[in-house]
Amino acid sequence: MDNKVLWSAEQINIPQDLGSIIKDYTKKIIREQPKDTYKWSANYFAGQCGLPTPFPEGEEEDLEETDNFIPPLVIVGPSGVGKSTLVEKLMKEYPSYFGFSVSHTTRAPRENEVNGVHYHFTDKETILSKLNNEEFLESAEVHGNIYGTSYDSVQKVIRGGRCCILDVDVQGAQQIKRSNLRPVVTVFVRPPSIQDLEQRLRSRMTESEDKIALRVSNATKEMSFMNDKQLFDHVIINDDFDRCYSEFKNIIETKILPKSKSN
Ligand SMILES: Nc1ncnc2c1ncn2[C@@H]1O[C@H](COP(=O)(O)OP(=O)(O)OP(=O)(O)O)[C@@H](O)[C@H]1O
Repeated sequence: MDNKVLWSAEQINIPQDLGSIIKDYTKKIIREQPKDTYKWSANYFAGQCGLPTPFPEGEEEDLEETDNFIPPLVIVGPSGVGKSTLVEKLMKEYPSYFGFSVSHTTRAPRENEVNGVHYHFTDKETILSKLNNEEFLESAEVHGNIYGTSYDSVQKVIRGGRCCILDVDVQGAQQIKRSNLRPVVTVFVRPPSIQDLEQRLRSRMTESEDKIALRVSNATKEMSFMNDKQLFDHVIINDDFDRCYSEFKNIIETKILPKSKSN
């Protein structure tokens, strides 16, 4: 532990009204949602005991607080709704503004997949130890394999001066929202109706009827979260593609690009 903290801990006299301090601490930590809970708490309790702040603000360079921080874009929506089509068009229009993080996975590489490019191919033990060390922003188990996005891989994209696009499911978005990475911009893309989505999946001709049925049933579950205002900053309807793209682009230009390369 940091010497400064040990030094502070030795000098704390337990105040009389501990209950009200704990109440105040709980209220403030929920309201402020500090990025580093440990440092924030140490500062809070030192302040309560009249001790010097062990971690004064602005002492360290913090990626999220520098001018270089470009909010990642978290895009969510049922399979077949048109997320990839929207992102592809955006990346064509702004070729050097966006990037994807490289995920970790325990699944075996397929032919032509390159380690560190398509995925970081990792064994189960390593990935579990990284999960335990809270190195992942989000993770999921799919068909017996673990997949995860590390903070490090997202920060590499941010440090490269790009907006990191995270195409994830509802659970992934929930984990990202609970993580220390912020701000992020979350967009839910919804179909005009479940029937439209089914039609779109069928005309994409990439899925069997069984898979289409599964995707449609998952879509209903995913859409039950779309009005959660804590989770999604924006909900857009992919009805007419050009109209939807222009709404999507407007969100990106106003919420993401002004903080990065457009100014
Ligand atoms: N507004 C639209 N109207 C009609 N078809 C559309 C529209 N937007 C996208 N599509 C088509 O719908 C199909 C699914 O789109 P896309 O592959 O981008 O979905 P996705 O959300 O990325 O799916 P997945 O999550 O499975 O990768 C594609 O064939 C695409 O051309």
